[in-house]
Amino acid sequence: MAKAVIAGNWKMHMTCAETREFAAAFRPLISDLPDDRQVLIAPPFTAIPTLSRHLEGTGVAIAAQNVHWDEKGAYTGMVSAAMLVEHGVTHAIVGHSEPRKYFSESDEQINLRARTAQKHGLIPILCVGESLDQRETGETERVIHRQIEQGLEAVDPTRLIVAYEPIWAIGTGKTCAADEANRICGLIRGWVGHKDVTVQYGGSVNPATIDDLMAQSDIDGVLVGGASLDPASFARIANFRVSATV
Ligand SMILES: O=C(CO)COP(=O)(O)O
Repeated sequence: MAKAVIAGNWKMHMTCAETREFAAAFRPLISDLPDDRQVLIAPPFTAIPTLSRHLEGTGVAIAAQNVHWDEKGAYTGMVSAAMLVEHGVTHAIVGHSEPRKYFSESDEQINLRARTAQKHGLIPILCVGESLDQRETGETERVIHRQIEQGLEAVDPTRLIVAYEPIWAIGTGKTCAADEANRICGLIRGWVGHKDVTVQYGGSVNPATIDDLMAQSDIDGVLVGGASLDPASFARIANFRVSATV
């Protein structure tokens, strides 16, 4: 059985000083994690060295929030895969709905990012998900299918995580109902075409919803925004309880 993957995406939060405080509080709370799960945190680029130093020995892996598709060059403000690997980063989020929206990232660019990440040994975490409008007009499945098909062209499905993040659930406090999240994660698994691919759910995951989400058959982990900024909340999520009936 592959490990569950519990990932935190800090977005544009956390200075280095705040990162040190987080790590000091978080460390003791995850000292007894069962070994059926992997914890990842994606801090801002500037906090990567601080976080990896202060969580050394805990088993928590470090992810990047994005990665450029080219090896190097005149791309002001961007960070390459080799630069991330040099800092011990093992995973890279690609295709999050925020850069899709604010920086007009296309499926083609996202695909190139995922391919470059894999070329450098990073595991891409491809985010997919529909807007409220798309859900209400019955386009959810078509939109996600397209994001998967275009985003994963020539990507190795054995070194990949896909995160289902419905846009309407991100930062809104409206976690998608666990059975519906499970249904979409199951569809994603089929579209990826590799039954062992890790499929996460993301969108307002919190300590109150985590156990129910992780009890679902097709949800292999979560991608957590807001609740990953608080050491106690994120530790409770990482320490999710597996229900006895599952
Ligand atoms: O976008 C997300 C993680 O990538 C989810 O964010 P929230 O958990 O704050 O809804």
